Amino acid sequence: MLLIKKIKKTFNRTNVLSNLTLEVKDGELVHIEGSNGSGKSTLFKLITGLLQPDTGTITMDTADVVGALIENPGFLEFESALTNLRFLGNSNHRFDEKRTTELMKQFELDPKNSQAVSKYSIGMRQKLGIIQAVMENQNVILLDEPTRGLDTASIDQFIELLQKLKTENKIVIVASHDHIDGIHYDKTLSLKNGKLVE
Ligand SMILES: Nc1ncnc2c1ncn2[C@@H]1O[C@H](COP(=O)(O)OP(=O)(O)OP(=O)(O)O)[C@@H](O)[C@H]1O
Repeated sequence: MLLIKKIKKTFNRTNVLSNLTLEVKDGELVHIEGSNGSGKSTLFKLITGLLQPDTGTITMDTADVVGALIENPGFLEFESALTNLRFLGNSNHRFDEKRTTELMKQFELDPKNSQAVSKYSIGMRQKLGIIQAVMENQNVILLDEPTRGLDTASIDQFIELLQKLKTENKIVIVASHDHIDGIHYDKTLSLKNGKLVE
């Protein structure tokens, strides 16, 4: 379970998150909707530990591993997709070649493609960003604007992935500024004035 209790985050006296509370149970798929600048990325950075809250607490189970797609993920531009994913997975000692190549095939990326990532389209890079967030069997998954740049077939592949993650009992939080057709969330919350409202 992920439990966020009364967190506050201020940047240069601007209050971005104030008294934000959220509880997500294992197997829940949650949508956080919010306009540009409402604080979605900030919330995700706090959950991953990239940022620290001014006050409040974020707790999860000790064995939980967070996977995240936040903003534009960085890659080794002159290496292939699989080399990049292997590099990221090996850095955490959690690389699972079988799961990773299956995910690539599910998103119609060829694991044998030796083309450098610098030559990839925006949508192809986005798919790599999604894959790296789930390929290590992470169980708290944060996806910021995951369908950005994806065509309709790829969005369908993404929806299939969300269904699979649910059967694996993962916590998944999708942040986006708009509604994505075809995704059935357990809960949709709006991020407004630093708080989550139903
Ligand atoms: N490191 C930082 N220093 C100062 N201000 C910041 C920092 N990070 C974010 N902010 C500010 O916090 C607010 C929320 O930003 P954030 O990126 O979390 O919004 P968002 O909801 O993810 O927006 P978008 O949908 O445009 O990606 C913005 O006003 C932004 O300028």
